[in-house]
Amino acid sequence: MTKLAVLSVSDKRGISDFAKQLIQRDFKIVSTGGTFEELKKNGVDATPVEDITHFKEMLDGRVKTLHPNVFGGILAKRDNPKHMKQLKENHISTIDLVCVNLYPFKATIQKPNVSEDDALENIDIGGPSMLRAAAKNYHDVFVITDPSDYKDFIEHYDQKDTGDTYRHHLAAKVFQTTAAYDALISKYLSNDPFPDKLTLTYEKADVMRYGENSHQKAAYYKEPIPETFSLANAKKLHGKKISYNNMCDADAALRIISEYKEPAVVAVKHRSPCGIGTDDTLYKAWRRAYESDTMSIFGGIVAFNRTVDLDVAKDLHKIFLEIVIAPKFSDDAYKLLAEKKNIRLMTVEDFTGIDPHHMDEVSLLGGILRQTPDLTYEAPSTFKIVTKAQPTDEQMKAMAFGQHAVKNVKSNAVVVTTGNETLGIGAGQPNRIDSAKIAIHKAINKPDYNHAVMASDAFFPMDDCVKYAATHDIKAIVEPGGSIRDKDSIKMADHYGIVLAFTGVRHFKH
Ligand SMILES: NC(=O)c1ncn([C@@H]2O[C@H](COP(=O)(O)O)[C@@H](O)[C@H]2O)c1NC=O
Repeated sequence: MTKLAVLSVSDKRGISDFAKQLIQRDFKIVSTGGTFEELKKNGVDATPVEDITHFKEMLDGRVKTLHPNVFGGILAKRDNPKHMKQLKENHISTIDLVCVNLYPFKATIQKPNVSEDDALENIDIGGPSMLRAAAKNYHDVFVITDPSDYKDFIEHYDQKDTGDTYRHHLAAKVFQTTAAYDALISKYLSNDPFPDKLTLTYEKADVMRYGENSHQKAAYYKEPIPETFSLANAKKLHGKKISYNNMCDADAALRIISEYKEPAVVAVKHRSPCGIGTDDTLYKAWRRAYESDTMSIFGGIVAFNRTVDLDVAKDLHKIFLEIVIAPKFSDDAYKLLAEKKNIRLMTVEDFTGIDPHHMDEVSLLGGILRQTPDLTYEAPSTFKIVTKAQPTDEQMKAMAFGQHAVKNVKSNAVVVTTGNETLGIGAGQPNRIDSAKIAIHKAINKPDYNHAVMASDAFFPMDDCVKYAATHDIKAIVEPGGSIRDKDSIKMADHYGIVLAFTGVRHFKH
């Protein structure tokens, strides 16, 4: 028995071949204007949709398939006598297959200087309606929206493997497609970061070998139009597949490195830095980041904000690193590092920094939290010196570097730094004094310790951190202030004659 297939596609690749295959399987083809022309050009026998609607396409194609003769034919339940009787009374034929892909809204809004009129014109109305109708009635209607499914459909059809499981799969794909399409439109039209209905959409970019641990499963999803400065736009030049944990650490490394204007290097483990260095050359910055913690960097992710040259590469070659990310690698540096099979080399060419419109999200049971990112750090000119002792220029520079570094360390975070390197990082302890002890313990035997200052991401709830630092030769401390016991910390600092500076801004990082 002849069946009816409606073909209406913007992406016309493969449509003529698919139509020919359908005709060989006793489908009669009905199609809209442009699709009809494409089929005719390729010698495919088709009927214009007007022959069904008895209505000419109008409003520049805004209305072509939106007609009861189309929607009745798609939506009627074949096992419902009332539905079938109504079709008969209205001379409507059943439609057995709908093949639609939508106006290219995404490609349109990616065009430079696209006008809103052009974007609105590329919002498909009839296409999603037909897709949704066919997917709703998937027991009776095949629905295909992805050109890569044409071949698969024919195979299923020929093998008579078109039962509910397959039809259900096609229908689910439709609602993913239309929901993602609408989510993109909604994002384009709204600039509210906290809308009443948050409709996020992502596209599967990679299936990870496993998740955070080998018994977990994971996949990586990208935004449909990813932020310029992001892992989504990174290129992997060399190395094996990237893991879930690599992605997390590489993202953390990118975020941190993006904040430095001068040549800078950051080494990351478990989303927290284990070394940050800056200097007037990348090699010197690298040495500072590396010397910060020569043990923890093992198996780490290292990000650079300048081209990695041969000098840096020679050092990197000597240690085991999971990933090196940079805007570029010089040819000789790349050649040397690519000798190592286990290292991944990635570039993010457009080092524009984090998009100010970026939003951070975390998954909770039953919801997500969304917030604006923490993109600020405080200029030293805004520090309030609250002790009798006043900082030297060198201490001011070190406190500026320290309070910048500490904001990117997992809370409770305390760091010991000079003006361009971390000497000790105390991360993620549930109490601040333990973080301070770790940071000082790691720093105390380093040659530059006598120039070091301590920085904390949040205020000291009591004077113990100041006392511990002062009795371990720290001469200046920077912290947000704001505790009801600030005066105890100030008194302790004055007692030991050291500097205490308040920034006024907390930088927790969970
Ligand atoms: N308005 C309608 O009735 C309508 N029906 C189908 N379309 C879309 O028109 C496109 C195909 O048009 P054509 O065959 O004329 O190139 C498809 O992307 C399809 O989703 C429509 N266009 C937009 O809404």
